[in-house]
Amino acid sequence: MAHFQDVSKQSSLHPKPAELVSQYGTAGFRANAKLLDHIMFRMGLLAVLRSKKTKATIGVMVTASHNPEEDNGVKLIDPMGEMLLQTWESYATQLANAEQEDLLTALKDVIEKEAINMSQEATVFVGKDTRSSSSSLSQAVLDGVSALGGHSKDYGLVTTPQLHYMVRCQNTQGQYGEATVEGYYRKLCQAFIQLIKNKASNCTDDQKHLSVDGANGIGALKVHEMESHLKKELLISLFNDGSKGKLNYQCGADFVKVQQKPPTGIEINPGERGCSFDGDADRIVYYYTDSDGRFHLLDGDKIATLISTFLKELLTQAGLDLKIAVVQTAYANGSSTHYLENTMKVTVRCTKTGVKHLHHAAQEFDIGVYFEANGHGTVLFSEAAEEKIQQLAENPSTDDERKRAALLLRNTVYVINQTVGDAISDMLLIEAILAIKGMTIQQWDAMYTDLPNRQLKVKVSDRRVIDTTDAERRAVSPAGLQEAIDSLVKKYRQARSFVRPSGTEDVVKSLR
Ligand SMILES: CC(=O)N[C@H]1[C@@H](OP(=O)(O)O)O[C@H](CO)[C@@H](O)[C@@H]1O
Ligand SMILES: [Mg+2]
Repeated sequence: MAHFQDVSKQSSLHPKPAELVSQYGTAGFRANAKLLDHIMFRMGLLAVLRSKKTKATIGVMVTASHNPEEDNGVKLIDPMGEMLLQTWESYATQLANAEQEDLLTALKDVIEKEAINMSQEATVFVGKDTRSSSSSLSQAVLDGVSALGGHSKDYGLVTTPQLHYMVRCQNTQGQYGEATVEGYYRKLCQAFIQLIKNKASNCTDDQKHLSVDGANGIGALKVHEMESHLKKELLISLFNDGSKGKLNYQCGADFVKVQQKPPTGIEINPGERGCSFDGDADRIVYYYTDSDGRFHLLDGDKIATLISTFLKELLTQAGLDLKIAVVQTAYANGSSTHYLENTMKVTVRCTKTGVKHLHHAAQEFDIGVYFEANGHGTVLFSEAAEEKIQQLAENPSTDDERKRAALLLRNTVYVINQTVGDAISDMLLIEAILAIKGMTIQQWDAMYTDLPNRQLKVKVSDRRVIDTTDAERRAVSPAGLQEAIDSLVKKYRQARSFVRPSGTEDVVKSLR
């Protein structure tokens, strides 16, 4: 077939460095940008196959999120805007590692195993972050798509969650929204403005201020683009907007979470709210400094608590019987889990690190709130839950209090990007909740007190020797490791610690 000749010819322009072995990890491939050109081209090919298989548009995002500027990466997006189906991750790894002369065989192997009809049309949406390497790497993806005869649409600079959103809009024929960046701002900001109309009477205009650390990345550009849609209902001061600083360097959500200190380059007065995005704007954490100069971090666990409390209250007011659950990972602060289970009385689930795992667990409930402690998360509403909310909001015989709650729930659904964690969407939701509840960031922080914790990264010669179980909370190999951890942990009250290999960096991570 003509396409295969094109693939052979074109792939030699995107050669694989000899002996390089890569793996589709927690969130796709990540490495130094110099090692990725062949992977990008091949992910373009794979996206075409995935599109033919699903008879839907597939997304490919070029980004390395919170990693340093020198790195880059790529992740594939499935039809409903979720992460690539896990069984396809191994195809991605096989294609990435095939030697030049074996590439066609590897490709044909996927086609055969998945019984792909090669005459089916294919469409791939491509997006990229602001890294200097992203332009040429996203071109390599586009080359891969066209080599296999697929159609592509290049969205250029977008946040990761924006591209996820576009894919879902496209595959729902616009039901989820319009597949444009403008359409995204319109949907989210309209919902935000509707929500804000219900703000508490004690909520003053001062509380409209929010400082945003854009991590010198794509999120900064997009917040700036969105601002006019907010109609001055949220007044954003943007820092680390990429005009001078380096991406993720001493700033951004990962820096703030791991270091537990404010990003450089931001100015906020004591008591005022600040938040940080990561390099592709799918994570957000909040913080403030108190009058004694002490820094307080409100991470993904605090965000999940705020959102689930808000939703639970609305469900009660609306008289809707929907089951709500919170999904966390081993990194969750024990104090948050305790509060959610014992005070809030919501079901809590723990999964492995990586949004794909949390997302699937959250899908099992009417309303699934999932957040990694690092601020990556969103809320999923089942189809039935959305329908019940919609019916109640539209039913003329619903009494006033229930109607108000139903309308708030409906706009909450609209402001949320259900495809994946989204810093912009999460920020709008959090800002709306604080205004509606008339709550300051200090009051939010006081919902529960975090247990002290530290994250550590260690470089080892081969991180794969560590194998874990029980949602990564226990190490099964190497022998003796877990026993050593246990004997240290048992010296302290309410203590916990674990070790796991990272899926995005060549390090071993631990939390205690
Ligand atoms: C401790 C931590 O923050 N881990 C992050 C990080 O994965 P690692 O496998 O830990 O490198 O990157 C993932 C993708 O952004 C994110 O989902 C995950 O939570
Ligand atoms: Mg990210």
